[in-house]
Amino acid sequence: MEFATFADRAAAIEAEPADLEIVDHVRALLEDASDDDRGEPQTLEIVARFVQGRVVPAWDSTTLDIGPSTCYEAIARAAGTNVSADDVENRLAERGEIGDVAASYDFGGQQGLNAFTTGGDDGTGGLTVREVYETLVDLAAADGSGSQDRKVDLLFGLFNRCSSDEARYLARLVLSEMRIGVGEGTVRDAIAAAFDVPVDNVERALQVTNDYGQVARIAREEGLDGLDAVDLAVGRPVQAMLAQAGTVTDALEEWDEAAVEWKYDGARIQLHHDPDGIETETTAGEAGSTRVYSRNMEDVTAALPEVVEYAAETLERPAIIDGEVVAVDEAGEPLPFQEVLKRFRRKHDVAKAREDVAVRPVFFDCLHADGEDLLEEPLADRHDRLEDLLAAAQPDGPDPGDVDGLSLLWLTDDPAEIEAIDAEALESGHEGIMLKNPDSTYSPGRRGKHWRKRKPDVETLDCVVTGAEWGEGRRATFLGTFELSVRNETTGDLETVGKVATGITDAQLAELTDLLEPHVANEDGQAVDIAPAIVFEVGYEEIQTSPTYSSGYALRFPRFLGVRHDKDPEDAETLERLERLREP
Ligand SMILES: Nc1ncnc2c1ncn2[C@@H]1O[C@H](COP(=O)(O)OP(=O)(O)OP(=O)(O)O)[C@@H](O)[C@H]1O
Repeated sequence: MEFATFADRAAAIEAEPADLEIVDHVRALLEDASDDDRGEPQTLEIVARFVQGRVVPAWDSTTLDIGPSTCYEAIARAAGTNVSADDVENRLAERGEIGDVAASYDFGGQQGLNAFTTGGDDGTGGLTVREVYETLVDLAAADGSGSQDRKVDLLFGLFNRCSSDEARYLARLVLSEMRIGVGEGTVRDAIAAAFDVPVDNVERALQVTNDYGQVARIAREEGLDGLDAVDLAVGRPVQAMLAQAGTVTDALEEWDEAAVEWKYDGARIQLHHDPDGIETETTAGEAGSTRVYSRNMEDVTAALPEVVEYAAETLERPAIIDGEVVAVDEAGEPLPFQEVLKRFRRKHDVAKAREDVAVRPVFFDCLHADGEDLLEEPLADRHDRLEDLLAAAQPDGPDPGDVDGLSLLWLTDDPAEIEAIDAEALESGHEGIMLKNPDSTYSPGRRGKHWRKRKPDVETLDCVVTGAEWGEGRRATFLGTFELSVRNETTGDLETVGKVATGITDAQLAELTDLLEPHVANEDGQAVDIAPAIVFEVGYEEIQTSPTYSSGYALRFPRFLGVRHDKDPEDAETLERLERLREP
């Protein structure tokens, strides 16, 4: 297929406002590409990607590494001796869009010459889609000293043969700014229409491969059976399943029980490992036995040697596992998220960075184990498979709940137990909890309702502390489980609304005990009354009516956020506000 034909279609798509018509244009483009591809192999794959502004599949971390200035330089050179890269940049400032700028130059001088030698019948430079693709792949591979010059040369060679419309879409493709209104769903629907296969099956194959080109070819050549037979491949990343915000109440209402895990405060990773070595088609070089990908399928292996070492020591079978990499201090305790960012994606001085901040992986899901894809298996079973994989090589065999690198998972329908898990997560320095549907499948790239991160508190309340309990065991000398009250403005009384025990670290318990002990008014066994003096800021999930507390309301899942040293009991929340907040 001539690149001019592609550019014509791209222009028509860009001018089309209606989504359905756009799908139809893309369908026609794929059909044309499919015909042309007999003469020029790969045309279908290339066009399925180009139309979305992609040169390589989404799973491939290869980048063209062409900065805007390289592109301006190449355009300037093709535009003639009296045009400089600065002129191109100035024109961009006026017109605001690189495609428009590229289309505004006349590359005719050299084009005439090319038309003579390599050109097509229509007087253009005769560029084909495949030539553009191959040149861009060469350009991506240019490395080391002189590589920027080589990139400019190669790009100049392409612009030099472009008509105005071709230049418009070449410039946009090269700078990842295609923006003609073709989203992933458009290409999915167009593949289904062009090759007469169901959209859902195309969708599944796309989730598994992250390669529109490959899926278009399979749909054309093997139809539905071919699409359904597409498997995950170790070394080809998958989009990560994502979470929605949610509450414990919702989770327990919708599912019989919830799988509860700590929410580790790090960066998402997907680990691919094959002890016999990974085979991948990526142009980015040797894959070795282990690859690590970010949430966006970027290859971050080189930045995280601890994860590679973990895989080598732990995994005896091929696997794709999903987890989080967390920064840890010398004692192995988690450090804040900002610390992991110092390591993630780092390309230089990794060994030095590792000395400053160490990282440790924790895995919570398993997509593939030993030749078997597990996307369709229930979450609880996937977690069991993960445990088998990770425990196999650990010295003393599987010790439930204590496998190095395995997330802890509790199955429960008991809100109090979930509260306790949340408290422990926070106390251990983690972000909170994740609630997952134990029966759910793994949906790559989806922010579905089967994974919920506990919703951050929308509103907080400033409540007076009116009571507490002495702790037990190692906490016997600390006050804990604080009773919270609000003001009834009509009567002037304080009315209880709940008790908070969650969200408080041991260090904070000691501080709170020092702060509250002078105000203890009365002791009755473990329970103490506290004279109104101290105000806590608390988060909560919901306000319910309740006979348990004197206000007539109860806070669901209250959590301690801090002491409002700046507030007196007279400034605390009123019963009236509580009633207002309760209304939907
Ligand atoms: N046990 C766990 N299960 C799933 N995800 C976890 C877990 N622990 C930590 N995480 C992290 O929490 C994220 C889930 O939230 P979400 O899918 O909304 O991602 P996000 O947009 O990066 O949000 P956030 O900034 O809250 O991490 C995951 O992407 C992962 O990085």
